[in-house]
Amino acid sequence: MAGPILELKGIERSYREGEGRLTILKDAAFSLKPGEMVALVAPSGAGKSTLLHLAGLLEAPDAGEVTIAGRACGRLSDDARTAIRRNEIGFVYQFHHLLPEFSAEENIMIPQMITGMAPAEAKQRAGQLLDYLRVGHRASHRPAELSGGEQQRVAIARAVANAPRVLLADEPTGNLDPRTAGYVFDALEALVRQSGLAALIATHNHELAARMDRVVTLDGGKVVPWKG
Ligand SMILES: Nc1ncnc2c1ncn2[C@@H]1O[C@H](COP(=O)(O)OP(=O)(O)OP(=O)(O)O)[C@@H](O)[C@H]1O
Repeated sequence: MAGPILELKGIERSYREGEGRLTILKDAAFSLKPGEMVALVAPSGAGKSTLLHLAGLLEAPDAGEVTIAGRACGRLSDDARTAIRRNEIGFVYQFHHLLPEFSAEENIMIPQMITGMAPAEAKQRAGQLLDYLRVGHRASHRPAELSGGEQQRVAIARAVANAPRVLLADEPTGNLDPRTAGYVFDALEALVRQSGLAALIATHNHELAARMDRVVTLDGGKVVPWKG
């Protein structure tokens, strides 16, 4: 059986709160297998974004280890961590975070060109992803000219542009009306399933969570199965 593509062990994370510390994660562990889609459902403030930021190497834990594709990331140089983040991980946020002055297509080309891909190749892949996500006809439009659902589909395309092995999504449909959320989630799920990506998706939407392979929550600073 294949080992996990993402593994968190013994994770501790607290933030300063007045004179003391607010503990968010305490000896937390989580692992994600290649191709697995997992929902993270927990109340506001429970630490979902914190867990995703740690898993995506955007923040470092106070203690514990994050291992991605078999590489323990704690003691890596900043450059090595950045390379793993660029090559192995895709992020989707609640708000699209697309660069406003660039077109949809350019937003997807940029991360590819940062990793050294030739513009023509990056453009071709951007076009394929936009077509797959049914926003190909909006390729030359800037984010402000797109609907919320279109913006999120472009953000999803950007997240997978470098063919990462892990997709981390923080309420990717949280800003959309229920119908659009359903369409965008359908597109996200199809892309993840088709590409064999592993995905950890924080959501407040229990209906969407139920479609994933597993649902976890945060309890007492630990990641535990959701018993909903
Ligand atoms: N940089 C920070 N400094 C201090 N406190 C923080 C910081 N980041 C997060 N927190 C606190 O940690 C707790 C968990 O935050 P987090 O954003 O991970 O929760 P969440 O489950 O994603 O919430 P939501 O569903 O509202 O997005 C919150 O109480 C938050 O205020």
